[in-house]
Amino acid sequence: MIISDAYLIVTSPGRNFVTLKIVTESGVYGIGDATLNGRELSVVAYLEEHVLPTLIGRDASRIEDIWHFLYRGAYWRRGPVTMTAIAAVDVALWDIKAKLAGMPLYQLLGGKSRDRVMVYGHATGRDIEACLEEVARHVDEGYRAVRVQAGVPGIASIYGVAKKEGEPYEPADSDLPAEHVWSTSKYLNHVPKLFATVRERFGDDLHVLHDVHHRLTPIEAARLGKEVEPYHLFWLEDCVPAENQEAFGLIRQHTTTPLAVGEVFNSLYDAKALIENQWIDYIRATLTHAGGITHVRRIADLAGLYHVRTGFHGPTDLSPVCLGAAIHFDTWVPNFGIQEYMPHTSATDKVFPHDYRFEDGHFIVGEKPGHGVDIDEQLAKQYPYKRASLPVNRLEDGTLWHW
Ligand SMILES: O=C(O)[C@H](O)[C@@H](O)[C@H](O)[C@H](O)CO
Ligand SMILES: [Mg+2]
Repeated sequence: MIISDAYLIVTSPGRNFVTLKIVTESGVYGIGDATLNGRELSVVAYLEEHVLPTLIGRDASRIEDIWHFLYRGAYWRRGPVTMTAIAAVDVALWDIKAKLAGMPLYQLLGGKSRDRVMVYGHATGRDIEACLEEVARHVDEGYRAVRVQAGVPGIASIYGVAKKEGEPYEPADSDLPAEHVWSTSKYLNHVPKLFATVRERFGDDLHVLHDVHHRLTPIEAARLGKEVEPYHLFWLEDCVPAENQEAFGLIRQHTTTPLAVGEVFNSLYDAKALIENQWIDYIRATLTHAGGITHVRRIADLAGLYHVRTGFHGPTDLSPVCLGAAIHFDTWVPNFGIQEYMPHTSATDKVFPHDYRFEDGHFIVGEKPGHGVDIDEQLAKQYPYKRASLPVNRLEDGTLWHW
């Protein structure tokens, strides 16, 4: 099955997406997501200049060999741009293989481990009351698990809370990075109150999650983990930046609140110590940023040995191609935990027709051969690329901090 063409489609139906299409001589094609939010065109350049020309004439069925050709062959291993580029090729090739086999992708991975995939949605509000209304809306819509992020008194703009009430949250919201002001003490004083109110109002059965978004130091994260212990979080996410994996060892000693990390990881080596030392409970590396199905499967297998479960990143800045492939992976992977779900806009859903569906707080995988997501190239042309940047945080004294 020889690759005859490979090209990128950049489209922005409300936000930017980069999609790779690989076409074989017989006309069967596969697609992969290559979106790296806020750095989209660097992956475009990497693929167009260094990867796509090397694919033409290769046998599309040799997924493993192509993966190593791109990984070892680059000499400069790992990194988000390289691993996103490799992931796009990998997912497109798995799509082709499954289409040729006439099977939905989950069958090639090993078949169903479950009938449906539990997701968590995002409840956000400018204050606790507004946020609780959103939690209630999610519960009414059937969600079993909800991530809860509320505005903090004294912090004007904060990760996870939409600028305007009722609007979906979109972080990459300005041409050049917006600068926000962050206060750790105000945040730490507020979050336990938020979860106390959530449990009081919604009882014990709802799974609740929280994303710290890398903004604490290890000892601050330990304090937060301890203080929210009575509210039994499903997980506390990205409580510190994870370049120093040992930091999680310190946090772990202090709290039984389950810890999730990994949305910015691009390799097994970013998570090796975290997993082997059982410092975390959920690994969030995605197919799109961590080398595709071929590599994330290895991460999940290692994680399984240490009781670590998957909880894939799934914001709107990953395209439906990533989400569709992730739902196949989630349906198969034995050590599945949960899948993040932020609904895409209807314009995005139209550009990317798909066969997965949301029902009763879960995703149901589609049965079409491949990963079940396509792209309408004509429609995609109507939405030209527009630069959009993620914000940065500064402490109240002006020091640049983690956003
Ligand atoms: O848990 C999440 O979904 C994430 O933290 C995202 O909201 C990121 O901020 C975003 O993917 C950055 O591009
Ligand atoms: Mg996150």
